Amino acid sequence: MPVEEFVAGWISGALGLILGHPFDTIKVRLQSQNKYRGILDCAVQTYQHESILGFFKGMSFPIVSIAIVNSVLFGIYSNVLLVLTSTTHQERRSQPPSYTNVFIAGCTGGFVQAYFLAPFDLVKVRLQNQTEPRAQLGSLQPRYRGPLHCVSSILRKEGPQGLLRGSGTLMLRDTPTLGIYFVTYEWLCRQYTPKGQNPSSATVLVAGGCAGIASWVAATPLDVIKCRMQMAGLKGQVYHGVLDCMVSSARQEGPGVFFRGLTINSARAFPVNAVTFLSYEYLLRCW
Ligand SMILES: CN(C)C(=N)NCCC[C@H](N)C(=O)O
Repeated sequence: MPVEEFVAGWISGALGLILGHPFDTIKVRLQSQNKYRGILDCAVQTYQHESILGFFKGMSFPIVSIAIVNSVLFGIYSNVLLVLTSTTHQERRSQPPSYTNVFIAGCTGGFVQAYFLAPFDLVKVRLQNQTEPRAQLGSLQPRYRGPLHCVSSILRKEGPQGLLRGSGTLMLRDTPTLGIYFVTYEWLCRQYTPKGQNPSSATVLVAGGCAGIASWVAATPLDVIKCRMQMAGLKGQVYHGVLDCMVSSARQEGPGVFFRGLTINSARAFPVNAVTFLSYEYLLRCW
């Protein structure tokens, strides 16, 4: 089993993550709290109350987890393609796999990564939703003092299964949308690259960015539900399952609720995934 894809997936994911985290914080807050009038209002309030550090809340854990999550995604994707088509990453330029195989490999990668991602994503979302400024003497203390405190208090109050809250929705979100992600990337690369050649850096940047946007547009409705399931019982409402969350969110806030965070998700997705794919391709070519 080639390991280069796992390592390249990790490094490229970390670069994308740092670039996209401030956008991600705004998105999570817009999706799970009703106190903001829009992206700008959320950004301004975050900056005024929490300084620039507010945008980077909950980032330390994802930096660690991206090593696991992105390397699982890219590693599984590439190795499933190897099984399906008997070609390595380099050989796939001259013998491109069918889009059906790309889709199956992407869905498999998305399905497996969801289970690795679930606990890290839960901690990230809980920390990002804390809007209290950094602890000062006499000020309101946030519920969680940091990622490890968040894990230990979830374990204490909700038991080990508490760490998997929202994982079913995460799996439903990531399985098809990562198929869409890799198919879009492959399709755009092939449109702008002569047969048998490697795509240029500009092509990889644009194809990666567009793949990110396409996958996040498809993922946003379940992303909203996932965030709410992860926050259920804390600030938000309690739900009796995914369906109840969908129905009561739509009843109370209208169908537009499923597109909350779509603009910021797309704005974040382009640079994050352009950088992720560029560094991934570059690292694999170097090795
Ligand atoms: C749920 N969806 C749509 C995805 N995971 N899409 C793939 C993008 C992965 C990248 N690390 C990012 O966060 O944009």
